[in-house]
Amino acid sequence: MSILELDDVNAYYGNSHVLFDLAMSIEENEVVGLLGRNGAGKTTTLRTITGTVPRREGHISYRGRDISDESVDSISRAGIKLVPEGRRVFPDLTVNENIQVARDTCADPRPIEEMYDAFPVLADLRESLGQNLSGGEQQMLSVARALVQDPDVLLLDEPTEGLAPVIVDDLADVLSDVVKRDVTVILTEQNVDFTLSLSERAYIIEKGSNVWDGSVDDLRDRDDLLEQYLSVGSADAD
Ligand SMILES: Nc1ncnc2c1ncn2[C@@H]1O[C@H](COP(=O)(O)OP(=O)(O)OP(=O)(O)O)[C@@H](O)[C@H]1O
Repeated sequence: MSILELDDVNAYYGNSHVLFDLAMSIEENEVVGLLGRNGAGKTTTLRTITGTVPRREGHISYRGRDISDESVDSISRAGIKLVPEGRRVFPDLTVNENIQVARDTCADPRPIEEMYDAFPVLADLRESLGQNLSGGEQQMLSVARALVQDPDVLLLDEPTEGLAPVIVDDLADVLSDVVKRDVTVILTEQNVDFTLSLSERAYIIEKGSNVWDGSVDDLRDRDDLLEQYLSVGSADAD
């Protein structure tokens, strides 16, 4: 059974129809990339899964339970955690305090030292204030804050946004260890290389609809898709 299933989901902002019959099926411990251009509906898909944007038609089920009408809190408590775009950390709290605050909101958190094992950079910075971290370090802290809550499903929204290429490589290295853990990951990105390096499978979304899904190995060879929907050629995606 899939861990997460979206069945012909339609979502709207007010009267503006944004997701059209979106269907996805995610297996436990898979790492799945959601690719698409600006405004394609990637963030809205994640927000719909977490209940922040209510779906109007269709169903979302998690471990076979229909969560379509559940509250944001209930979906979060069930184990689906979103790391939103924009690296939200508390600027006036230290790294350690940032992780501790996230732990405190959760009934059965992971040990804080596990986060420092996963993100050695953060271990060295544990007494530094959030506001003094680089963009890449803040992104690692955002992911650590979600992971310490021991999610079943981790939703990462554009983790590379605004990061310099060399930092993106560092983040990919660290996340490649993180995604090997006992966690299902859905990653939205415009950075195709980053997504292909971390994911096993991908969905391409265009104007709120699925236009393709398949293995990342297949996608690497699909110049036509990369050009049509993602504006890159396979030479860029190796
Ligand atoms: N709060 C909102 N109110 C109204 N429309 C919105 C809102 N947020 C997003 N939209 C619109 O919904 C559509 C999908 O946006 P979404 O942010 O999901 O795309 P995206 O694929 O994540 O894009 P990006 O890569 O630029 O973040 C876009 O047309 C966008 O303008």
